Formats: sequence, C-alpha cells, structure tokens
Amino acid sequence: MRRLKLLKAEQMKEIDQRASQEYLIPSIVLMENAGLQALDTIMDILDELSGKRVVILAGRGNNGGDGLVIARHLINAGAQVDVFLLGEAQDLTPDAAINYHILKKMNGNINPLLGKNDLDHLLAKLLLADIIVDAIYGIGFKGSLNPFETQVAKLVNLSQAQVLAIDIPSGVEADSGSVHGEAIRADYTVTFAAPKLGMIMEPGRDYIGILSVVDISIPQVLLADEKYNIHLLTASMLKGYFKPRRRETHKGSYGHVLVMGGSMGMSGAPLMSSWAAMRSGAGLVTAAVPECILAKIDAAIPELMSRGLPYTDKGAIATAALPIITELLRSATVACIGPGMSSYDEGRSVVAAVLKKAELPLLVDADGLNALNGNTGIFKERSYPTVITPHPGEMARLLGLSVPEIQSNRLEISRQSAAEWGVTVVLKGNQTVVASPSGQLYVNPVGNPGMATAGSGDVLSGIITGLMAQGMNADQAAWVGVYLHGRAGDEAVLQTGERALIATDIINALPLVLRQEEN
Ligand SMILES: NC(=O)C1=CN([C@@H]2O[C@H](COP(=O)(O)OP(=O)(O)OC[C@H]3O[C@@H](n4cnc5c(N)ncnc54)[C@H](O)[C@@H]3O)[C@@H](O)[C@H]2O)[C@@H](O)CC1
Ligand SMILES: [K+]
Repeated sequence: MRRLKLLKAEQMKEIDQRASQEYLIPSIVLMENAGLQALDTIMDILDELSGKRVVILAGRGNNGGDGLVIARHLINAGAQVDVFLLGEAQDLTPDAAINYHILKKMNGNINPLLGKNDLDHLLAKLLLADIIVDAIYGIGFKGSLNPFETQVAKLVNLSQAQVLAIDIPSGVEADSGSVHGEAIRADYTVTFAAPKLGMIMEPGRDYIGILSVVDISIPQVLLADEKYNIHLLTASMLKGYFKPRRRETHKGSYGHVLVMGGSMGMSGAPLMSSWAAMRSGAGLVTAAVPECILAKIDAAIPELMSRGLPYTDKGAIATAALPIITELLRSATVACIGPGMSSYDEGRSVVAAVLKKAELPLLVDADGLNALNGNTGIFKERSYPTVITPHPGEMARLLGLSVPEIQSNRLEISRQSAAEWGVTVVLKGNQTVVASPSGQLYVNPVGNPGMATAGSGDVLSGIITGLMAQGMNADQAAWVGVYLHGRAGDEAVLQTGERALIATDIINALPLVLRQEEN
C-alpha cells in the first residue's frame, strides 16, 4: 500500500537533509533525479522531445538548479532549449551553481532575466514555446513575487504554451497554499517525494494543474516516519481494508449497528444513517427512535429493525428511554447517537448517559454533539472508542470558538481536540479532516459541493458505523468512511449534477463505489 503524506516545506527539507547525511545520498544526486523525473513528465506531455522548443525559467535556489538539470537533458534529447536565469550566476546555491557550469560547458543558451529590458526577449521565446518550465521558486518560497517576477508570471500565464511547474508553481506557498498577488498557473506540476500541504489548500490547488508525485530516491523509511503525520486519502490506501466475505458467515458476523436519534419532524436523519450503515455492509441495523415517529421508520426500509422509545412533549427521546437504550446497547456492536435528535435540555442527559453506558464503539453526531457543549470532559470518561463527526459550526460550539477560527486552522484544531479528548475527530466540510487520538491526520480530497445538502452528514455517520460494525477500528472506519462518502458523492453527481444532488443519491451510489474500491 502506497501512502501519500502531505509534507510541509520544513519537513521536506529535513527529509532531503537526512537522505544526504544519514543515507549518504549526495544532494546533487537528488537534484539530478529531480531533473530526470521532470524530464519524464515533459516527455509524457510532448510525446517527442526532439525539435521541441522549451523555455526554462530558473531561479537562484535549488528549484532553479532542477531547471538547469532539465535543460541539460533536453539538449541531449534534441530539444531547443532557452534558459532564462532570474538572478546572477554568483548568487546560485552550490548545487545549482554546479549545474550552471555544466550547462555553460555544454554551450547551453542561458539568458539573463534581470530587468525590463530582458522581457522582450523572453516574450519572443514564450510565443514560440511548446512548453514552459517554471523553476523560479520551489518550496523555499514565502510571501509574494517581486514586481518584476510578477510581470514574468503574467507573461507565462498569458502564453498559449503548456506550463510545467517544478515541485510547486512559483508564487504559491508550500505550507498554506497562499498566493499573495500573482503566481504561475501551471497545467502540470511534478513534485518530489510527496505532495506538499499547500497543494491541496485553496487557492494553491487551483494553480497546480495535473499533479504527479515522483520519487527522487529518498529512502521510503524516511517518509514513513510517524512524525510526518498528515496523510492524503487515496484509493490505493483502501487496499486490504475490505476482506472478501467467507462463505460460512452469517449476518451476525458483520455486526449490529444501533442508531439512536430522530424527533418529531426529523425522522429522515436516523433513517438515512441506518440505511447507509446497511449499504456499507453492516449485518444488522436497529433504529431506536421516539415512539411517535416509529411508524415512519418502519414504513421506509424493510431490512431495518426498529424500536420505539419514550418521548418528550416535543417528540424527542426522553430520559425515560434510558432503560430500553441500555438493553439495546447490550446487543449492539457499535452505536451512533445524534442524527435528527433535535436540541433540547433533556437531550443533554440522554446523550451524557449514553456516553457513560455505551461499553462499545460509539459515534456522536449532530445534535448529539450539541448536547455536549460545555461537557466535553465526558469523552475522557469513556474507555471504548469514540468517533465524533462535527461540521465546523458544531466544532466551534464544542470548543467555544468561532467558525472562521475553526476553518482557518482545521488540521491543528482537529489534531489537538482528538488528542485532548481521546476521540477520533471527523471535521467535516470541504476536505474533511480525520484526526486520530494518536496524532495522525487524514485529509480527504474527494467529494463535491453538491454534497452540501441535508442528510449528507447522516449518511456519513451511517457509513462509518457500518464499517466499524464489520470490525474496522474507529480511526480506520473514519477515514475509509470519509473517503467512500466523498467517492459516492462524486459518482452521484455524475447523474444528478451538483444542484440537484440529495443525500439519498449518495446512499444509492454506495454499491457502485464499494464494488470499485473494495479489493
Ligand atoms: N536537496 C534538496 O534540498 C533538494 C531540493 N530540490 C529543489 O529545491 C527546491 C528548494 O530549494 P531552495 O530551498 O533553494 O528554495 P527555492 O529554490 O524554492 O527558493 C530560492 C530562495 O528564495 C528565497 N525566497 C523565499 N521567498 C522569497 C521571496 N518572496 N522573494 C524572494 N526570495 C525568496 C529563499 O530564501 C530560497 O532560499 C525544491 O522545491 C526542489 O525543487 C530538488 O533539487 C531535490 C533535492
Ligand atoms: K517552481
């Protein structure tokens, strides 16, 4: 299984250094590999290198050094190469300087690109170029391009030629994806060893184009170090998580999900959660809802079991339901509380009691979470796994922060909360984050804005509990579930478009997505 880590610039630099110092791979070899791998990408884009016109924009740092390596190999392959150097030769980093001198010896075309007077020459070459290679800045870049570099970037962005960014488009910050002013808009980006965090953040991700991640001979053990803790969810990560079903098994082998929630006017939420749990492969699912909405649940899905609970005058689960809930918990493998529960005072006691009584993995969602505002200490009292699935508003209320505060720091807030509360945190939204109590973070790149619709979260909680029922641990079920949910949304949107997509479309797409992804 190949895992993609998302690295920060400092982490990548540390790994490069460790490769050189601990594993004795000279940094100039890493640069050579980077250039050769980029050459492969250029070959893929252009099919044929001989006779092709290539403009390479090289900066003073090691990113520029990569550009100089590429120039050399392109010349050997018969391309017409023009390098434009944005800096003085004496300011190049040591490895870039070596490659500069090699290229000089080979009589490579190295043009200065230092001021306005050089722009006409650049423009003339850009107009004829088949491909432009952006090696101005890599992961060392922070802040904004200076006015002259901004002009260069504008010319590149206006050009008709394909643009390949080396490591990251110049002007995009590797850690945050921030762009202050102008940045190169690449059609392709070839990045080294691992994708960088800023490549999946807005607006950076819009500048990347088609991303390829290539090996430059960094030893895999270095990347595997647990301290590099941000994982990008991909299909290949699911390999091995779905075992084929053995023939002699029965429904009891695939677990029993208990969904507690619903209230008058909100019977659909526990229903969708239960339905999604069934579609994810749970052997049995019981929906425990206020007696007053039981008929709706029973009429909806024949495969579902149900149980009516005592209810408040507003039609929500009453504390008088706790003895029945306790009994139901005994025969469940995993439980979920919250979908459609509504917010009411008595609900706080119900949820608190369930957290204490549920001696099994428990997912808390929606109003189940709202019922814990000011009472997050209760998570620590549990000795069984807990998953919480807040959207940013629910997370803000749990932490007493504002939604913008949550959104501006999603990864770190998720990581800290998971560690402090000892729960698996699924912070929903564009690029849902999963944080394990042990400090690992998973970022989900799939899904679409059509999924911002009522019930989408209930479907997610159903998928996650359905996976837990079949034996996945809380962390695995959370990130696998988030990924499948996004994929199902992406399948559904092909039929419905974003505007018309509704939550049950996501459930209906689950069979196809499971068939594609389980292996
Ligand atoms: N051993 C290594 O470290 C390897 C590095 N590689 C390449 O080297 C790149 C990183 O190289 P560098 O660390 O030299 O950095 P860059 O080449 O990305 O940037 C050059 C320099 O620009 C400066 N800078 C940052 N922000 C600026 C701003 N707003 N305006 C002006 N200057 C600014 C920085 O001080 C930085 O050192 C990677 O992206 C990758 O392309 C590859 O060759 C593989 C091996
Ligand atoms: K670049």
